Amino acid sequence: MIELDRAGRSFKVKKRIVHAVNDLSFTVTPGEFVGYLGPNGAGKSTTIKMLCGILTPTSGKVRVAGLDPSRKRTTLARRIGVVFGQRTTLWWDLPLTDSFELIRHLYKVDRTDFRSRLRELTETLELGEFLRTPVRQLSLGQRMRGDLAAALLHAPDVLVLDEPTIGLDVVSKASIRGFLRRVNAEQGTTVLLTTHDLGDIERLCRRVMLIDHGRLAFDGTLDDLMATAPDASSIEDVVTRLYTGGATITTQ
Ligand SMILES: Nc1ncnc2c1ncn2[C@@H]1O[C@H](COP(=O)(O)OP(=O)(O)OP(=O)(O)O)[C@@H](O)[C@H]1O
Repeated sequence: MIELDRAGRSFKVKKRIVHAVNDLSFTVTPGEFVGYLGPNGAGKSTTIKMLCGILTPTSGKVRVAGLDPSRKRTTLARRIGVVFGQRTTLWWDLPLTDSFELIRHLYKVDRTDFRSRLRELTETLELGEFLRTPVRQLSLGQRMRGDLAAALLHAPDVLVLDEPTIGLDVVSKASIRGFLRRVNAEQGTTVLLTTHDLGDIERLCRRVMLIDHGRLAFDGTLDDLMATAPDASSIEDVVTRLYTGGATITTQ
């Protein structure tokens, strides 16, 4: 469903070349729920932007649902849903329901399918109370639920999430995690999740990939991840050691 083959993306910054993503190869198969970890500046957002076609790789190959994202961005838009936790894709001054209607038009979603999906998403994400509220008046947790609904209205095969639980309280986090688990289990949606919240990883991801300095530094199960530092007491401890070079890194 997602395939990177020696993908790279560099930027020229004041005559210096920054290799944000470097020689990165991995495959995510349909239905997987994969955590994508890495320290600040590791290259996670750059990877995600290449997956959505916002950025073109400067080397190697990227494929999502068999498509080259930067060349087939419009076709891919119907197969992929994306949530950037730090930004909203909704229209700031419009009520949530109007944003959803616009998305229906943009993605050419059949009206009957749209109605039934919106009903289901409204129920599971508990959006009913604020469907008519302008996005700018929503709390962060409400807005995030709105963004998740917007990303799923066209029933994408792949969902890419960039810090979807950032800034949320424990109850909102639990509700979003429960929702994501169900979307993956019940609809078979492939999920790639970037987060700095290791609770998200522990509770949701069967597989974890870790990127550091633009390169894949670890790819394995959560148990494999914990085994990189057997004497560590928590996932925070394990990941801290990996980020600071104090654990044995292995890749699948
Ligand atoms: N448009 C750009 N121009 C120049 N450099 C960039 C650009 N985008 C990203 N970079 C650089 O590429 C590297 C990777 O950035 P990226 O945003 O992908 O990291 P990240 O893993 O998402 O970090 P964070 O966890 O802090 O969000 C950083 O060194 C960053 O400064």
